[in-house]
Amino acid sequence: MTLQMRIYVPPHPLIKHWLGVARDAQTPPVLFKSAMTELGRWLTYEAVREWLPTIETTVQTPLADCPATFVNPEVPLVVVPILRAGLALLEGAQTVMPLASIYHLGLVRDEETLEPSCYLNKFPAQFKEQTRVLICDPMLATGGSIMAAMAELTSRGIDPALVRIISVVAAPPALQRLSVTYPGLNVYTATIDEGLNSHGYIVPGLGDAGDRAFGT
Ligand SMILES: O=P(O)(O)OC[C@H]1O[C@H](OP(=O)(O)OP(=O)(O)O)[C@H](O)[C@@H]1O
Ligand SMILES: O=c1cc[nH]c(=O)[nH]1
Ligand SMILES: [Mg+2]
Repeated sequence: MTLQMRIYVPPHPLIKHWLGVARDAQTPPVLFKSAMTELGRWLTYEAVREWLPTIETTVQTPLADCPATFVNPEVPLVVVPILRAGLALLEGAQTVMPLASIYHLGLVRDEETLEPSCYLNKFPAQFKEQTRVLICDPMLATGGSIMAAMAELTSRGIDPALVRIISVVAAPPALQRLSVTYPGLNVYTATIDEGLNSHGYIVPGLGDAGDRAFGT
């Protein structure tokens, strides 16, 4: 059986709504940040389906014994925000997965070469077996940043099949690169846009997500 990367664009009215708010160039930074938080929340809600490990047990209701399903506290859950823009999605993701550990990764693209460089990596030398990772990065453009993040994770023992990526706007070059190297991966994005302009910005996109989220 050959694995193929799965890309989900959840047909959810709240995801469409907040994407529209984020795309609008008239949206001020404070509202843009709220839109990102909401997108982080709903994309995470969609992404954790059939991914969050559960255990079956019983509880006693006030009336009787009853079967119950809980999130398995034994399986490590990790969220990786790719700084800066990924921080804006993190707040929403944390409302869905409040107990997940957060491992920050700071990447920035060179404006000329579009190559990412890493200025902060809080990953452990090795992650525990079976660790599930949710990566938050709103923009997948050339794919340089997300490929760098995946390389850092897999070199520290993370199984790509246990990784889910949430993004807001994904472009074909990034999705192509991910799918070639990580066919077991699952990507959840609010939209797939047409392509990139000559400066590596996604078109129509939403501009520079980091600058808009932090008002810089
Ligand atoms: O697919 P790529 O071509 O690598 O582009 C995507 C990256 O660009 C943005 O980060 P940026 O470098 O602007 O840093 P910032 O989040 O601090 O603004 C964005 O948040 C992604 O991480
Ligand atoms: O369109 C883009 C591409 C990369 N990073 C952004 O923030 N926006
Ligand atoms: Mg930026």
